[in-house]
Amino acid sequence: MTDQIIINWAVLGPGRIAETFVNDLLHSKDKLRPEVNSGKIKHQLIAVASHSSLENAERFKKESIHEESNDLIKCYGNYDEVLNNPKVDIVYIATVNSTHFSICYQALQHNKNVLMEKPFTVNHKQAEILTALAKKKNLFLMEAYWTRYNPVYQDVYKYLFTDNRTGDESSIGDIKRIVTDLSYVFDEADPQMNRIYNPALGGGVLLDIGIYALYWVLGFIGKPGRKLAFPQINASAALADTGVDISTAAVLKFENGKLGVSSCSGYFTNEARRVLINGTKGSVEVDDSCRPNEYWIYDDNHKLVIHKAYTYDGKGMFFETDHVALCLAKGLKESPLHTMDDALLMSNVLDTIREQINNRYPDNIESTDIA
Ligand SMILES: NC(=O)C1=CN([C@@H]2O[C@H](COP(=O)(O)OP(=O)(O)OC[C@H]3O[C@@H](n4cnc5c(N)ncnc54)[C@H](OP(=O)(O)O)[C@@H]3O)[C@@H](O)[C@H]2O)C=CC1
Ligand SMILES: O=C1OC[C@@H](O)[C@H](O)[C@H]1O
Repeated sequence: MTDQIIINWAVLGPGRIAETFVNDLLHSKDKLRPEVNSGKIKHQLIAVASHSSLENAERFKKESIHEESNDLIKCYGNYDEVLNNPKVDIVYIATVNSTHFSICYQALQHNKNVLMEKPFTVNHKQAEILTALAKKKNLFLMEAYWTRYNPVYQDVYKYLFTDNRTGDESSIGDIKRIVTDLSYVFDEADPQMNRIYNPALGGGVLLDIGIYALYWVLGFIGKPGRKLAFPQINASAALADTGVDISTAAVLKFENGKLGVSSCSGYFTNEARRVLINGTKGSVEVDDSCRPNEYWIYDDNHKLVIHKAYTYDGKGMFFETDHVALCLAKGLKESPLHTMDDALLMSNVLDTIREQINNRYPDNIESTDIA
């Protein structure tokens, strides 16, 4: 096949999300992956690197990846060797939050395209440095906000902004309010929750899950062609004993009376995940702000206009990986759906909220120094 797009991936940080990502990348045969199923896109994982030990990378390869895709994968006990491997087209950085800035910086310095797990960085200054570096080096850089490529998000976005509508004249009228939440139970006694509770790893629910809830607000208020001023923000949080936020709420007040009401918590179960978009001529409900499956669109009399539910094979991270492949094939340096400016706006909002709720990380985590 002449026009086949082959993408050689490397994974840095063989932890839990890397396992999900790789399995979606390589194994999902979902019908919603037409380019992969037709052979137009071929994803190959060629490197897995652990900063702790070679054994860690090898264990990941053995235990987390189906055997039939193992042949190409080389394991490394450090990140540098992967960054020096010219065969790698893009690195997926799936390490703990506190390391995002320095590892991404190194990857860009080594002229690698990067898909950076969320949160992009722990603060806005770091985000500015990375986006400037990617632009200077003409490299692709994208925050892995995977919900953006999910068909529910895409459908709702297309429906609201069809025919070049802007945020003030969507198909449900002027979007005046968006209410979002994302919550899970994060048990402090569970060792796997260390990265959530540990300030030295960039912990707290805001940067872990609050992001998903907030992205609906930032994505739908004033979009497309964002022309709204930075919102006035009022936030409040309950902090864990370690000092990181464990239950957080923020109200974002934009111009023209538009409100975003967004919360996240480590105390609750699955019910607390919905998205509600209120316009002057209708509304939208989505079942889950992180991994949505289903949405409902209502008219101004709350009469149901559209209801659609999707099921898909895997976690749904492949929507993002296939989008990245298409961007790379087109020579794009950022995703048109989730731009570097979008990541910058989010980091600015997160800084503002963190300052108000008093979740400050150790200086070395907040630093922009490169070791
Ligand atoms: N998109 C999504 O749905 C999700 C995204 N995430 C994001 O992915 C990232 C990783 O989360 P998760 O996979 O749950 O975390 P894990 O703790 O499972 O794994 C993180 C990996 O980071 C690496 N690492 C690098 N430096 C350090 C360090 N100094 N201390 C500890 N670990 C380090 C480790 O690999 P090694 O040492 O072997 O290199 C480790 O395996 C986070 O930023 C999180 O926000 C998480 C869950 C879901
Ligand atoms: O990104 C994420 O989404 C799902 C959550 O379980 C996880 O903690 C978070 O990092």
